[in-house]
Amino acid sequence: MRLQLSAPDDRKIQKAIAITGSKSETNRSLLLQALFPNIKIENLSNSDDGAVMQKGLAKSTGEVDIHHAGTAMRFLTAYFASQEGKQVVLTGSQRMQERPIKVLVEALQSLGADIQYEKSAGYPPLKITGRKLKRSQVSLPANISSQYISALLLIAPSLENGLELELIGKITSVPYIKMTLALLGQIGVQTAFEGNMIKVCPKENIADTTLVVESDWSSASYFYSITAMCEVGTEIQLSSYKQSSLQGDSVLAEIYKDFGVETTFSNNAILLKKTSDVKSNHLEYNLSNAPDIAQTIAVTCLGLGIGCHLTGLHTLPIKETDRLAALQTELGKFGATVDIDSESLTLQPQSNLKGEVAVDTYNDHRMAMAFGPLALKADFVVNDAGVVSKSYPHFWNDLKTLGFSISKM
Ligand SMILES: O=C(O)C1=C[C@@H](OP(=O)(O)O)[C@@H](O)[C@H](O)C1
Ligand SMILES: C=C(OP(=O)(O)O)C(=O)O
Repeated sequence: MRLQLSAPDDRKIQKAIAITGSKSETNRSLLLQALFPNIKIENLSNSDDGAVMQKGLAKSTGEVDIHHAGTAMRFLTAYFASQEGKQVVLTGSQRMQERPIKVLVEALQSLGADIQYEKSAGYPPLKITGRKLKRSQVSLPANISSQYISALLLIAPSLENGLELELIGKITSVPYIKMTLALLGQIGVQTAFEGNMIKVCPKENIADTTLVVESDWSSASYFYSITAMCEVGTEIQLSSYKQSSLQGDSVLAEIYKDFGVETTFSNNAILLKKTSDVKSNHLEYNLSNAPDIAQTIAVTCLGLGIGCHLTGLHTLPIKETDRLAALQTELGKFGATVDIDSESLTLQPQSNLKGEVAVDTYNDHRMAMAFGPLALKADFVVNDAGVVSKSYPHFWNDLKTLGFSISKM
């Protein structure tokens, strides 16, 4: 699907949008529910990634295809490895078969798991024959993806002796690890995270518990970007959010103050208000705790004609696409000067955007969604715009609700 995007007639938007549950919280909660069926979940994500996780958990044999969903790939690897009597081939999209999983496979193997590579060593697809995992101590590198750590933590309470993890090297995407531990806490599992050690106690049964998933903060980022690019006086309300979030991307409320966007929390909603113009012509952020909002911030800066230096982006090359390379190419189509290295991106201030651009999306939902708000500054085309369904199937409809003109080509 190719979409032609144009700005709303009124750049002082006053609208409310309801966003569904966080895909990160959803996929964790679903796995915990598979281990402890007396868990109930509210406000599930309606994303493709949530759907493939649910489908995957329902299977015991045969092929399980999780498409592009990194969390489903990593969490289900740990799940199936620990389930005696289940045997699956866990696979995904072409890109998923290029996203590394060796660190997790080796950690699980050292706990006693039977996992074999079906094609290339270190990458999906994996043939997993579930077993009772008897060992309870493992060390693993923590600087590649926090999802490997969360995967182990999620199955940890179901292991005979729980789990003790030693994290080696600099720990990346830490809030996602804390989210996993917080959800374990909500179902009554005891955990401790001190320095580079994490301990999870075993738990056979839990009390009946309802996990209420907060809406997705990464999805909210696109509305922060829109608010930042709109006129002072713009107000966009998003539900359902809370001030004490488990999601690291809630740092948006702080970061977007620099762009003149104030956030107020009330009645399970946030109100984003454009209260002033952007305060600087160059901004710097280390996003190692919030890698999924890097694309959003880079595009906001382009739209506002300011420069930025974003660091802590070492995980971006192994996500849905190489996001650093993709950003350089696509920002460049609008005339921007962008330098990248293995962990950072620098954008020079750019006052006029080039016209007649078609943005490519590389099977990456966040490439499509991060560029969407830029229609406030220039008309352009988005190729393969349906990719948004990975995390936010209603994204383009919600932009229409805000008054954007969006037509199929
Ligand atoms: O655990 C999670 O839910 C996630 C962790 C992050 O991945 P990395 O730890 O690989 O950076 C993030 O980018 C991803 O979208 C979701
Ligand atoms: C990186 C992402 O997802 P995953 O790693 O779960 O595929 C994302 O949603 O930005």
